[in-house]
Amino acid sequence: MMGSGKSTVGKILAEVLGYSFFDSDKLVEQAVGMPSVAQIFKVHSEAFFRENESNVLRDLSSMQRLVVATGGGAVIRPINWNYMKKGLSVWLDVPVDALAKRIAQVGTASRPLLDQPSDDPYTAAFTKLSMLAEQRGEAYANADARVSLEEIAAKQGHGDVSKLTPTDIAIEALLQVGNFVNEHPTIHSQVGDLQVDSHSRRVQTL
Ligand SMILES: Nc1ncnc2c1ncn2[C@@H]1O[C@H](COP(=O)(O)OP(=O)(O)OP(=O)(O)O)[C@@H](O)[C@H]1O
Ligand SMILES: O=C(O)C1=C[C@@H](O)[C@@H](O)[C@H](O)C1
Ligand SMILES: [Mg+2]
Repeated sequence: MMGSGKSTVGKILAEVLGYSFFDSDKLVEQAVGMPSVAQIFKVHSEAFFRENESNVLRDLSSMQRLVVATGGGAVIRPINWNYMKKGLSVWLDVPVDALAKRIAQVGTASRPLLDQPSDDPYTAAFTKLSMLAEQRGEAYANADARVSLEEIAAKQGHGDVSKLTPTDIAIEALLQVGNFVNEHPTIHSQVGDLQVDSHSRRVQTL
């Protein structure tokens, strides 16, 4: 979902794995030749953006050794799952309340689906994100691995997801991907260089 930490956590994972990092929103901007997703929505349409997003995900899906931060809405098109399933997909499951707090802090100008004039950015973001979460239903749950911030906070013995650092979240992502790989032997042979323990230690040294 928007603001869940895909770019922040994705860059950490790419660094420790020695992979390249790509942000699919940025690749769509480059492909269309416009400086922002917001402008693509405004000048063209959301449908035009979604078509280009699928093309970018298709192109990325034939590459290896990369971490991709997808757009938050990539989950809604079934064709995108064909592409995302060429690799391992990770759902950063962040409570809507925490997303709205983060987004209210940085503003909504770069997120066209949330960008409405409002005196109370937190409540506006919370309302719209709740609607999107409802509409998207179980779409995020198609991901191979789920990283639940509530579960990490509970494991750490507090219930406060706002205390979790990107490092905590990246380590949990490595753990959950490792679990998925171990449960799927055919995938195991394709991702031979995933060493959860040593990669997690390296996250802590960044
Ligand atoms: N663990 C965290 N705790 C608090 N703030 C965070 C955390 N991770 C990321 N952030 C902040 O939340 C905002 C969104 O993070 P980020 O840009 O990584 O998310 P994203 O999923 O890539 O969002 P986008 O929808 O813009 O692509 C940023 O301002 C970032 O600094
Ligand atoms: O959740 C969404 O639908 C979106 C998320 C962003 O990453 C962008 O892809 C765009 O703003 C739409
Ligand atoms: Mg991002």
